Amino acid sequence: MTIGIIGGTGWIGAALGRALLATETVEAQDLVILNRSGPREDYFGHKVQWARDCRDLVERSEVVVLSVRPQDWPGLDFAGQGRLVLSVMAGVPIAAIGPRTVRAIPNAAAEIGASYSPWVAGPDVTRQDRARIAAILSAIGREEELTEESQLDLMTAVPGAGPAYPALMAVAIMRYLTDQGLPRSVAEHAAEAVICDAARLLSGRMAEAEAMVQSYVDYAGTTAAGLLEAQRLGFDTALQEGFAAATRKAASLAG
Ligand SMILES: NC(=O)C1=CN([C@@H]2O[C@H](COP(=O)(O)OP(=O)(O)OC[C@H]3O[C@@H](n4cnc5c(N)ncnc54)[C@H](O)[C@@H]3O)[C@@H](O)[C@H]2O)C=CC1
Ligand SMILES: O=C(O)[C@@H]1CCC=N1
Repeated sequence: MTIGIIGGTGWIGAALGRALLATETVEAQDLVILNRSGPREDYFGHKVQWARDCRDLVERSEVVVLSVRPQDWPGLDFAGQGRLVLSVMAGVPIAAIGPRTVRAIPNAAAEIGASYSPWVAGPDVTRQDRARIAAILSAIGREEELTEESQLDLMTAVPGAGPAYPALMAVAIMRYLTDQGLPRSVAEHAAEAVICDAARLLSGRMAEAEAMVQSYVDYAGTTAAGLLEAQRLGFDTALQEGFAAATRKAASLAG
């Protein structure tokens, strides 16, 4: 299978290109890259094809990945020519791209093969196309087909943000601890313990998240005092409003 990535040196496009090569989902000679800055001799240790423009890339590719920013889409001289298209663009609807399009929303954990990439297929996407898309997205983590394109704005707002909200919480943890006089290095260790290590207790057990919070509240110790005060001051409300603002922004990208 030949795969072309438009935006193949960007954040997501490069993570995907590198993962496709590392997992041997595609051979280097079957990977075609297009970006704005031009060809590079080395693409993650491989010699790949470089396209001159969109038309050249589409002609050389069985599957075309669209990984430019939504604001660059209107200016892109793109015609799918009946190819299977995988778009990771936030907000750009299938109808604007073509009927044999799959829209997926990965996240930055694609860099470490840990993305969650929900996707929705357009009307002309076949069973074989679906299998190809699943294989491509599996290179960067877990994939899941959804039924409604409207669900993708929610996926863009929440899992699409990847590590952003955990990073925000890490910043809050570190600011609190350093404000109390702890060295920055200790604050970093403490934030990592909470955000990266302790959170692994939830891995594969998300159905138990509410029970986990409740168990701390019922314990009635120090954590309960903190959780209840944070909730009283609007911790949950602030996140709900943040997610809603991100969802509105995703919906507005369609223009
Ligand atoms: N960064 C993220 O965490 C996520 C991004 N997305 C979506 O992925 C898409 C790509 O985003 P990023 O990788 O973050 O952006 P980026 O800015 O890092 O990469 C965009 C790439 O597009 C290329 N490009 C732009 N205009 C071009 C043109 N006319 N011809 C050829 N190449 C062109 C640039 O050279 C660059 O390589 C966006 O549509 C975004 O909504 C989706 C989920 C998560
Ligand atoms: O923040 C963004 O706009 C990108 C696109 C979807 C998630 N992250």
